[in-house]
Amino acid sequence: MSADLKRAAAARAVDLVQDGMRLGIGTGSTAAQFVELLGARVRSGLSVVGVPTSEATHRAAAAAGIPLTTLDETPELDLTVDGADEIDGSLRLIKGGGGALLREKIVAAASRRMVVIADGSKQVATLGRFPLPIEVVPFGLGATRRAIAAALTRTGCAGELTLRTGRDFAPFRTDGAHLILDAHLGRIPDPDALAAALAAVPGVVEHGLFLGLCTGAILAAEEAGAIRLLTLGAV
Ligand SMILES: O=C(CO)[C@H](O)[C@H](O)COP(=O)(O)O
Repeated sequence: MSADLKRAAAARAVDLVQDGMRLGIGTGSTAAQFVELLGARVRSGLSVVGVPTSEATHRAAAAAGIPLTTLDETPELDLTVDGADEIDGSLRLIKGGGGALLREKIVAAASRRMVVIADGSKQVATLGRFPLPIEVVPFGLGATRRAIAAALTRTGCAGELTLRTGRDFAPFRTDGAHLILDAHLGRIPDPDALAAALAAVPGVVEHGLFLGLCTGAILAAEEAGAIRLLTLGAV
């Protein structure tokens, strides 16, 4: 059912795409459904260009026949469609479960609209149940980690910081060859304060709090055996 929910949200997002649009294309299993459905529309004659938010999405979008560009060639986008790990009632997000947060944030910030597609389980009252990804440069990891821990404490957060590893148990590397520390916080009482504190730590490249970027969301939930789509913000 989860895959059906993701596909339903993705299908509704494809309806938002108009001829000639410049798109940001997200990363993750829900965004992958969007890529598949968008590819089918392109093959039927829809004209768009897309900026992928990861190498994985680049490969999938190219395979689906979606014309691709870069933010160097196309620095302003009309619409980004991406998944999320958490979304609250104010359209604040945690992203980066797939490790693509840096490119995802750059692309979202270059877009006039960012619409999140997700299954309803991603909606939360308070951000923080999902571990917050913090992308860091490998140099100085120990010192950066201490500074992040201090920033967490100062902003009322508590929890473990773990270095993300891949399937081979080696440290996970992002598309930019950085590392990810996942902050297991449970709840984030003041996301704005935390975002500012993390951004001020040398060695932090980016963090997974997306604040003021998401303009709308399409959430798919199961209700009495049927799929119901809930929209938040402007969709
Ligand atoms: O932020 C992301 C990748 O960095 C994804 O959008 C997020 O992890 C959601 O993924 P999924 O749709 O597979 O649940």
